[in-house]
Formats: sequence, structure tokens, C-alpha cells
Amino acid sequence: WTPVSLSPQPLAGKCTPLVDDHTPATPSASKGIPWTQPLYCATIEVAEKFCVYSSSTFNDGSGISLIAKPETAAGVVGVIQDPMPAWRSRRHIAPSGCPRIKLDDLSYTVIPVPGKGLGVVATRRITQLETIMTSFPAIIADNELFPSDEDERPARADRLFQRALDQLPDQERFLSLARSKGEGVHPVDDVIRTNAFGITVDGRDMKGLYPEIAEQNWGSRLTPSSAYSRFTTKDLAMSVLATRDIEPGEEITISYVPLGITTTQRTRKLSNWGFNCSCELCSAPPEAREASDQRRERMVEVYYAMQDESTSYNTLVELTREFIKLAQVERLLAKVGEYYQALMRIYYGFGDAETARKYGQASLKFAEIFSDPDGGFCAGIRRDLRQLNEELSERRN
Ligand SMILES: C[S@@+](CC[C@H](N)C(=O)[O-])C[C@H]1O[C@@H](n2cnc3c(N)ncnc32)[C@H](O)[C@@H]1O
Repeated sequence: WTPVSLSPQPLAGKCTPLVDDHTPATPSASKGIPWTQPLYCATIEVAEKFCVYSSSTFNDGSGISLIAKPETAAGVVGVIQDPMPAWRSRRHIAPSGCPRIKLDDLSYTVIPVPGKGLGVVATRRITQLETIMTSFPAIIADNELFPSDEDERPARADRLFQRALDQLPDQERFLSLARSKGEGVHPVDDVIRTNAFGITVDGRDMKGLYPEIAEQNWGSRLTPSSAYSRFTTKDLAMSVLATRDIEPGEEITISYVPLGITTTQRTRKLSNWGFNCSCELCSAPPEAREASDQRRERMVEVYYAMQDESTSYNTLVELTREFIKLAQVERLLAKVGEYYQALMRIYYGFGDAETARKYGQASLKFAEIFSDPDGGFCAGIRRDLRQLNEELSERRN
């Protein structure tokens, strides 16, 4: 038996009843059913049945609606009924080693920002890696409900969206968030497409709508945004960390698109949001953008050259130096975990297990800050490190 507060996950999965409309169940903590609102299910055109699961007690009464398959909902029950939920003590959500904040010590305010609607602006100095905010989802919805071709949108999904909204205690807050699609699209669909993050819940790709985080604009200052969002599976929380020191009055921005890509790639991806970007990077002089693009393109070249069979070990060492230098200049701090993981694998491929382990350890350090410490990425690095450690100790013996 594992105390739920330390590890909510064991409650999830098999032991939790799969609640759907064939197995009607009244909310009952003793039966392991934490949902407080009536259940609503619909079979939509794209796939099997999805149901709306809602709890009005989640996150201090802000509530949550989950639009999911019964097996996904069963997977998060442990989080919903955790007797010591993370939302009660947001302080402990900061990654270990990072400065923590108290909820009443907010370092930002939400105000109009020219050309962008509302935005989040620092009210005091925020230090690098400080947790700026932690948010819990108002709605989590399965990705299948949001096909990229909007004409393929399952018509009956709107009923699920409506029910999910009706069962949220704070509907106004949800509906006040930015929308970009307009007429003809259900408001919940629009708010989610404009504001939600891609998250993985119980192995499924979902969209998570985090109201506080949704107030942040996309932005960059010739380098990635000043902040980075980090999802943790075990409590469904999304935290925003400062990737550099942020001065009072500065806007806090996060990245809506993958980091490290070029201007053309960014513009294409940002077009999904349908806004004319007015961030510092988008409005920077063309030479500055080109210089950044060239560095990013060179990083891709170096990455492939490092893995080329014809590359000698000495060249690999030189390329590694160049790659790390470029990542530093571009300030791709949140990507360093991935980069070091790649280096671990490349050096291992070259037969240098000692250096591979060094990069593996560094990779884990960064990955535990910028990604979910309980997620698949960190687990993969730990697995590789175990293998490397075993191999090195066998060699020594
Ligand atoms: C997640 S919301 C951000 C908060 C939003 N500004 C508000 O008023 O609630 C996303 C929307 O903000 C606006 N936005 C975000 N970043 C922007 C930028 N760099 N330039 C212009 N508009 C931006 C766009 O309208 C976009 O669809």
C-alpha cells in the first residue's frame, strides 16, 4: 500500500471502475468515484465514445471537466481524489533546487499589452528558474476532438463541449479567455484551440486548458521566451519557470511552438493562432532574425554531422563544442536536457561510455527541471544511465 499523497498514480488504472453510461454510478468516494457532476457520454463520428467527467471540488472549487474515454478518466482518478492535492500547496510544485514561491507572493499582474490583448507582466524581479505560476486545468479534452482539418470536426463533440462547460463552477472565467476562430465554432472548442497546451494523460494525447497560463502571450527576444511551461503528470499541474532573470515591467511570454526552430517554421506554426505576431523577435531587424536562423540551421547540420559514420572522434569533440556554444548563444536552455541526451547516445555509439555517462547525468539534471520528472523523457534517460553504469562497473571488474 502506498499513501495516495505520495504517489497518486497507483490508484489509477485497473483498480478504478471504468465509469460510463452503461455502468451508471453515483459519485461515491468509497467506490473510488470522485466525479461530483452527472455523467454525460456521446459516441461521436471520429471514434469510440467519449464522456464528460466533472468534479466541482477540484482546485479549491474552480472545478475540472474532463472529456475523455472512460479508461483515460480512470487513469486520473488518483489525482482527483488525492487527499493532499497539489493545488492546496502550490509551493512544492517547483522542481527541486529551484526557488519556490508562495501563492500570495505573486510576481506578475495581468494587464493590456499593446497589440496583443491582455498579457502577463512582471511586478518585481524574477530570478532564473523561479516558478512564476502554477496552474491546474479547468478542462482537459481528448486530442481526437480537435482534428487539424476543422471540416472534419465531429459535430456531436459540441454537445460534449457544452456539457463540460455547463458543469464548470466558474464558466465566466473560462469564457473570458481569448478566442481566435469566431463564428461557427463552439466557444469551448475555440477557447481550447486558442489557449490549451498539449499534454499526455495516462498515455493519451490531450489538450489541457490552464486559465492562468492562457493569459501569457507568445513572445521572444531573439531568443526563446522568458518563461517555460512544464507539465507534471502526477498532479496535472502546469508550472511556468523563468528561463532567465526577468525585470519588473517586462512582459512574461511563453513559447506556443517548439523551441529552436527558424523564422519561417515559426511563422507557419504560429499561423494556427491567426494573429499577427508583434513580439520582439517577429518585429526585429531582418539581419538579427537571419543571424539567429543561421545559427539554428547550423545546429541541425552539426547534429547530423555528429552522427555521421565518417566523423572521427576528434571531429565529434569539436562539433560538440560548437553545438553547445550555438545552443548557449540562442539561449535554448529548456532544450539542453534533450541535447545532452542526444550527446549521451552519440558518445555511446562511438564507444566512449564514460563521456556518454557525463552527458547523461547532465541531461537528467536539466530534464528534471524542464520536463515532468515522472514522465517518459526522464524515465528514458534514467534507464540509459542505469545501463551505462552497469556497463562501466562490469568493465572495471
Ligand atoms: C493564449 S492567448 C494569450 C492571452 C491573450 N492576449 C488575451 O488577451 O487573453 C493567445 C492570443 O493572444 C494573442 N497573442 C499572443 N501572443 C501574441 C503576440 N506575440 N503578438 C500578438 N498577439 C498575440 C493572439 O490573439 C492569440 O490568439
